Amino acid sequence: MAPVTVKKICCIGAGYVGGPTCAVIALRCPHIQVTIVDLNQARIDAWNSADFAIPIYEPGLVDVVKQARGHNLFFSTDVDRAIQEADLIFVSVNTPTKKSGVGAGFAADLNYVESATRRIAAVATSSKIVVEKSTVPCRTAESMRTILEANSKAGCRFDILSNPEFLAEGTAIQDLFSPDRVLIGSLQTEEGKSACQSLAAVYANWVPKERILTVGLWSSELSKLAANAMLAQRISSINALSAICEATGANIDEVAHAVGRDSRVGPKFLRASVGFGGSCFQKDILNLVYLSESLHLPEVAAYWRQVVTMNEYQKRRFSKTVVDTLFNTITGKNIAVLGFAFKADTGDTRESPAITLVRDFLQERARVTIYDPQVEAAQIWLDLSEAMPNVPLEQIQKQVTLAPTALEASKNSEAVVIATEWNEFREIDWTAIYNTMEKPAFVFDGRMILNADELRKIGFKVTTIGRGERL
Ligand SMILES: NC(=O)C1=CN([C@@H]2O[C@H](COP(=O)(O)OP(=O)(O)OC[C@H]3O[C@@H](n4cnc5c(N)ncnc54)[C@H](O)[C@@H]3O)[C@@H](O)[C@H]2O)C=CC1
Ligand SMILES: O=C(O)[C@H]1O[C@H](OP(=O)(O)OP(=O)(O)OC[C@H]2O[C@@H](n3ccc(=O)[nH]c3=O)[C@H](O)[C@@H]2O)[C@H](O)[C@@H](O)[C@@H]1O
Repeated sequence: MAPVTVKKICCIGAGYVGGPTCAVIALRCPHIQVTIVDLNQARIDAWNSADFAIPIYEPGLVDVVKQARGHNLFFSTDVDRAIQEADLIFVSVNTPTKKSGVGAGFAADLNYVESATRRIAAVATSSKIVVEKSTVPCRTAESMRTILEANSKAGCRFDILSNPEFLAEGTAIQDLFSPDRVLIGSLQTEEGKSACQSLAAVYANWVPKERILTVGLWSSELSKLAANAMLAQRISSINALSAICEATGANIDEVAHAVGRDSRVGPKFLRASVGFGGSCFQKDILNLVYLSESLHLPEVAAYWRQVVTMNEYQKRRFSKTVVDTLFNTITGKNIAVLGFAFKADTGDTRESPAITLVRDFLQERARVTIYDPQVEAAQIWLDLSEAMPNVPLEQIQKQVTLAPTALEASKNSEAVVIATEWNEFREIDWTAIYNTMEKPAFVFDGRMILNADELRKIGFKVTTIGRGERL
């Protein structure tokens, strides 16, 4: 069976993955028409806005959209039409952790994947290659196939591929232009392999062939969960060591450097921090824990669960350090929190450690002022309301102020807490900040981005993660 040459692509889900991924495909494949669809009208309007006020802050993304939109890249809420026209459909919808029912708190909520799949089955009038782009538990592709085959019309065949996405927010465009690998999983049948070749040919327009890996469907699905679990595991490992450093006087930077120089370990992803955030690490590990339990592998489940437990411990430990250092009470004190996004160069706050820190400070009855260069006010209020469901928003707003700059946020504060590693926090005028603060002026560097010695020369009392030194 000869591979189909892909001419029209539909991407269901115009979020952090669907948007950048398919915008880059459109840019790199001018001969393919790409339509990104979503049920969320406001999101699609933003992608289509005349001034390119796109819904995601991601360095380089606006330039890609500017070059391709209106030529071979389109954004629409007309999901049915885009499905009907496409030869290949990416399903790139959200797969959050289930909040209720069986597996609540661990398993992935596949409701969005299922409804997108059912829509494809309901409206498709010709054969399609359906690509699972969302991160999903093993064997989801099989469920998708069952739904599609049970509902398809005569003459329509569906081939299902798994093509998980490995981009990281903040570097998404770079990651998509030059991926370490593109992974495509398919059934090992003649039809499956042929569909796999069709998708591989799309990526081959800009990705070197040796970086396009083709594997079985289940290996592909599990590899995505495994990659995130192993990345998060490195952070929990270095954070666990940071606690030992603080207790012994060792320096976590020196330890990470020494360990990372072993070429078998490697230097990347060994930055101790206040804890990892983001929409996927915790979700995907919990998913792996659930899978392990479902497979009656309790030791395996416990092993991976510990990565998340350690991350919770790290966040809690940091909040406690702030309270302990500020003379065991922060009640009524002003704390400036710099950064609210889960990492630099994104406006995304999903599972951001900053949310946990602010919640902890509010529970200690501190007053908190937050500054983040990208996160919108409405998002901060939403996140804090969700983190403190029993506290009315008006009450939260009595204790929390949002500031337009780091300097404004720091005014009259007792302590500045770095929660996100935004570059601008390295470059701001720390002497000016010191001059506006109450004395003694404390800095808590939850991202290890500041030069503690320089800050001490200004007069600050500095606490960083993973160093047992005195203030
Ligand atoms: N955010 C990230 O950096 C990465 C995310 N992933 C995975 O990619 C998937 C998508 O993640 P994000 O893009 O972050 O989610 P997102 O929440 O930003 O976007 C998902 C979009 O899908 C839309 N949607 C849901 N059901 C729909 C339907 N039936 N029809 C049309 N549109 C529908 C939603 O309205 C939403 O705009 C998840 O499975 C995630 O685990 C994978 C790699 C990186
Ligand atoms: O599946 C996903 O969603 C994606 O999850 C992560 O990407 P992302 O969450 O966007 O960002 P990361 O750079 O991995 O950072 C995650 C968190 O870990 C923290 N981190 C990262 C690295 C480090 O050394 N230390 C550390 O604390 C970051 O500050 C951030 O809070 C993975 O890196 C991507 O490969 C994957 O595609």
